[in-house]
Amino acid sequence: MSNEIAVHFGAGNIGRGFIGWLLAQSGYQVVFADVNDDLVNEINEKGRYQVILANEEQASFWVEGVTALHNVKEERALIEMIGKAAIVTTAVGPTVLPLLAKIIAEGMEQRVRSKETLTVIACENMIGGSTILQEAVWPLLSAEARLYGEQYVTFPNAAVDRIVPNQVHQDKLTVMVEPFCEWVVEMPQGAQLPKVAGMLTVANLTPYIERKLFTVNTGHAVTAYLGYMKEISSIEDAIHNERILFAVRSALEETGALLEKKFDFSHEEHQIYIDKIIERFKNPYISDYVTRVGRSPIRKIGENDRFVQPARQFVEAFNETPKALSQAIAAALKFNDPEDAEARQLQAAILRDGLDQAIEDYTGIKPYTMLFQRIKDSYYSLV
Ligand SMILES: NC(=O)C1=CN([C@@H]2O[C@H](COP(=O)(O)OP(=O)(O)OC[C@H]3O[C@@H](n4cnc5c(N)ncnc54)[C@H](O)[C@@H]3O)[C@@H](O)[C@H]2O)C=CC1
Ligand SMILES: O=P(O)(O)OC[C@H]1O[C@](O)(CO)[C@@H](O)[C@@H]1O
Repeated sequence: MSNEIAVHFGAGNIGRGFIGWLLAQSGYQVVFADVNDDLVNEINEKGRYQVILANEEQASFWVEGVTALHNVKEERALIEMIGKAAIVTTAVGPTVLPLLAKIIAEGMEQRVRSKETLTVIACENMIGGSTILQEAVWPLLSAEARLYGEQYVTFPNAAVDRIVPNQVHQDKLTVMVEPFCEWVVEMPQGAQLPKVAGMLTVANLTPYIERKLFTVNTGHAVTAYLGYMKEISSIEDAIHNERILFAVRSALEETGALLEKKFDFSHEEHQIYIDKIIERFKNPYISDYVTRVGRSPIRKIGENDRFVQPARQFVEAFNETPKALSQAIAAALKFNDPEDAEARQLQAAILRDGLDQAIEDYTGIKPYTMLFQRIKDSYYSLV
């Protein structure tokens, strides 16, 4: 058991329900950092929270001895905490992630005279999150801190998989999570990672992150966007709709064909993986909304994310245009949840600049390609 400090940015669903829980179980003194006053106060008042598993038994666990700091209001204390931590993790969302660079850089400045190692892991739904964070931190460091960083600080990339839906509990800190979870971290060559129970280390993360992002996240997002189009509000109802289920399976067959070819996965094993994931979407103990799972459509139709990245790789691998993924991108382009800032921005761009320009601007797909044409055709034929 460790008795060291773990600073975790983002005391939200994944922060409390997954990463913070594992860190606390591993004996770290967990310090959450967040910008939400209520959350920070509540954590400090109670010092513990409950995690409930979303299954028939609904077993619950207390996560004890946690504290929190406000990123902005308690910046100094947080910098000092990073100065003493063994591990810093994040679950704030890919667009917020680079904003943490300044405070992490200042935390590293505190450590320049020490020989203590620090591991910084971005636990976000994205490829290369920790590297992106490191690239944002590095230019902010003094020469001395860079030297320290090169020797003692690692930013290993990670894949995190656990569905933690919208939370509705009397106690604001209680969090219900699906029983399944997977946290895979790429072990940097020659470096050692702090021990965290339930964290799997691998030499090469690419097969893990691509399998997860292009299956769990692709499938979930297709369910959300097609559900939203059909005015279905819950993920559970959406995935039970036959047409949606067919579209999800079709998209996962396309990404599956790519993953099997690229990573030499066995077809049978990958089919089992897909089936398990669809069962996870159907979990009757999870109440989740299509608007949460579909949130931030601009990010989701970005070049490196769950639709466009596998669609492009599919074209390259098979010299064919993926039909179901094109339809998924078209459905994402139609997501017009008025509560979602990115959805509003995307819809405004389509109205202002036209569909062609919006596809090119947000997906990076060029107009003369078959993929572009197929997304457009799907957009007009999807009802
Ligand atoms: N919820 C889920 O099922 C899964 C989420 N993820 C990923 O985990 C990350 C977090 O997602 P959720 O926990 O669902 O979101 P969430 O919205 O529940 O939590 C995010 C937390 O970050 C905080 N935050 C925002 N800006 C911040 C800042 N500058 N500094 C510190 N904290 C800040 C928010 O106040 C919030 O408490 C995302 O990248 C998501 O893609 C990955 C796998 C599953
Ligand atoms: O968090 P993102 O990237 O917006 O994706 C939405 C959802 O996808 C999942 O990771 C799994 O499909 C969620 O539970 C997650 O919050």
